[in-house]
Amino acid sequence: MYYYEVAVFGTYTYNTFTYSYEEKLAPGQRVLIEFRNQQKLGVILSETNKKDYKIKEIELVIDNIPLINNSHIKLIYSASKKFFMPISEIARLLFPPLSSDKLKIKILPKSSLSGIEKPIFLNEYYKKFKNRKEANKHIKELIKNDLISLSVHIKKTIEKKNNIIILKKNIDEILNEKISKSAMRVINYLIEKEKVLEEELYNNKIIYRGSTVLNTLVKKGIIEIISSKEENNEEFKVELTEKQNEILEDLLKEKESIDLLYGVTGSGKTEIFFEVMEKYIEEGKKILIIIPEISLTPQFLYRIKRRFPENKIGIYHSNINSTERIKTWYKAVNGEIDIIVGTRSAVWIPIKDLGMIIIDEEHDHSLYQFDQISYDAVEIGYMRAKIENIKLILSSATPTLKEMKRAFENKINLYELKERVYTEMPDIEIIDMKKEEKLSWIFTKKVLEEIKETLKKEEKVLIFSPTKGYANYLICTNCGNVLKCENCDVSYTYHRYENKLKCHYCGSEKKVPSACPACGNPELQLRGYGTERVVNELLKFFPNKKIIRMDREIIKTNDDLYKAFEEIKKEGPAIVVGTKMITKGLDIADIKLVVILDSDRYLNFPEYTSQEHTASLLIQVAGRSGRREKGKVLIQTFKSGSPFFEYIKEHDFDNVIELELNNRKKYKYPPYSDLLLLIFSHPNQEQALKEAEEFYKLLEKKFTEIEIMEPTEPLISKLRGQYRYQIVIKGNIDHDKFYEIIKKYNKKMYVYLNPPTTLL
Ligand SMILES: Nc1ncnc2c1ncn2[C@@H]1O[C@H](COP(=O)(O)OP(=O)(O)OP(=O)(O)O)[C@@H](O)[C@H]1O
Ligand SMILES: [Zn+2]
Repeated sequence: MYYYEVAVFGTYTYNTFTYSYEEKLAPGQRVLIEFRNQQKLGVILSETNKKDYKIKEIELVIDNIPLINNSHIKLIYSASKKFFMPISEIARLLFPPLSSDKLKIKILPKSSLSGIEKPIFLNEYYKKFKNRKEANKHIKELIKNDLISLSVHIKKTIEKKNNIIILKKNIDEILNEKISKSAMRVINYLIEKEKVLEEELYNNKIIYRGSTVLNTLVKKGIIEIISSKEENNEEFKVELTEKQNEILEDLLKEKESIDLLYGVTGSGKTEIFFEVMEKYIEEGKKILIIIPEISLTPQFLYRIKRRFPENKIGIYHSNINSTERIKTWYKAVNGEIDIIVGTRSAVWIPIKDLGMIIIDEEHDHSLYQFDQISYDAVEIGYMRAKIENIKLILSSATPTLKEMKRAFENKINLYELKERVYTEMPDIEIIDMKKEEKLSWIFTKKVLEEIKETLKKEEKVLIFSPTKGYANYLICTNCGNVLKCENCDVSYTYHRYENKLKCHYCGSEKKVPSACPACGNPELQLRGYGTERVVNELLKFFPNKKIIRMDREIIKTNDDLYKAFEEIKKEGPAIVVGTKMITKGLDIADIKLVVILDSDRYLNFPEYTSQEHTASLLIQVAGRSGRREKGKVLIQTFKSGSPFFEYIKEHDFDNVIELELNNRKKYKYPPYSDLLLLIFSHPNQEQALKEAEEFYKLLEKKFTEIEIMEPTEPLISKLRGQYRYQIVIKGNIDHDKFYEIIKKYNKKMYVYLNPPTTLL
């Protein structure tokens, strides 16, 4: 007998469990085992010794050969410890989502002697036997005689053709023909882009797979379909500038380094890492690119395909159906894909011959997973780079403080690009809300005039407004003072029902003062408005202009997003009003004016990261202006004259970083110390509080060297019927010690290590 430690998927366990098998197996092989009277799928993490208690036998071995190697197993242990997550669930992340579902395991007959005619699901086959044990015995026998094999079921899908579709006729000719509605959708899409990949039409739901629309259009001579192979020679490659080349050469010097590419918006970062990729691919290495938002994929993918027409490219994100995802996973694991482009979850794919991971827009919050299983994809990238001895490139116009600190301390390499490829950076003007004349409660006169001017020139205006549904804060209408907690340097949150100000970090409370503590003005205003109100206001001043709104309320699907983009791309004057959604992927030539409203809103979030995020957001939004010809940015604020806005005005992110790093150091926040957020939730409020308090007492006993805040109600104190309490911990946490505590504590708790936001 041999003995193995198995991580059992779906059990939320921090331990592995010992199982035996009569044959020698290898770590990384998936197996079916019995766990608490249920059949479960798991993965062998190591071989172990015989135990002096009764050991259950592995029921069936699913993978003939291991699909993950020792480095990946090391990653499982490291990530589990780092983020205090159960080993069972971290192990599961390395495999494609469906494979953890034992119902999806199939028996494939190899010979008619097996007595099995056609592939059958394991669960179905079990029904033919008295019990599972007997069935397994029989199955093992058949496997031994090479009559059947087991496999994770993958649904058959239509083989993808990477065809390119080109519009052949002009619009006047087309309008003379009888065209169906769905065909018109394709044509409209093509008019904008001239040339698209067939896949893109499906992904953006322009047509459905299996539709005959394309054939009809070919017959009418309206479009032409060419296979991407024929297009292969049309590689699109730019000639790098001198500065880009300099960085490229440095990047290529070290094969296994961690590099931060820090360059202003539109400075050509992407073109640089494309070049590095090419060198790695030439050496037979595979590339993993992590991008933040699903919405980026079609544009980004098109760009990659054009740059690497000869190479196999795979896409991996949650909006792609699971069958496609499993296929991509297997291909990547077999080394059949050169470039894998994916969102956060792709960072776990155990790619064969992986040479480099690139994380684009590394500052983006969507790289952090807020779930029962939480992790930071950037940190996982780091771990993989170190464990697998590969290169990691992080890219952003506004890198996180965490990465900048690492760069300053020479822990990673820093490469900077200060200029755009095509044009100058836009002029930024800070508009003082205290002094400027206001023509409405949202807009200053100055802003409205600039909007009018821009529209008159047939150009577009982009207006950024805060998201809805966040905390309100109290601001003095006279001096702009925001009421803040003295202990934590974060603004108080107004709790409407109790009419109180609360600090959700330390729990201190305060009655709403009758006047501003700074200037004595009795008028304190509750702040916060959303895009909808902005649009309503705009309609008063520009009743006949095209106004496009983009926020989560309007844009719910990829299709909505695509349509909004199409609308924005149309020539002519328009005002686009949007939330954070508009900060990314919007590369529209005629956006000449960007207006940022209520920029203080983010700055005043009761959040230690608010300054960093506001700066990043303002710079990214400003980056949408004047991408081809120089543009303009107007920022309305009550805090003009503060160093922060002086830096923003000069596009000086360096100084924002310095300013903010000093703050973090002073108040002992990340990246100078860890911040751990624990959330306890329960349908019964008393119970939720009791659990939080019990855990708090336990921690207080065990840790003296770190700051543990007493349980408080988070901003969202009740979520989906669950009452919530949180504990915030600051300090350099001893991961081994904390891991042991969490391991023993087997009640439900959410654990977030250094989350980009604590407003959960
Ligand atoms: N050397 C070059 N010559 C010509 N065009 C270039 C060059 N480098 C980059 N470009 C083009 O300039 C535009 C911006 O470049 P790129 O997307 O690489 O910048 P970026 O820094 O990644 O931008 P962002 O941060 O805004 O995403 C792209 O259209 C790109 O093809
Ligand atoms: Zn406080």
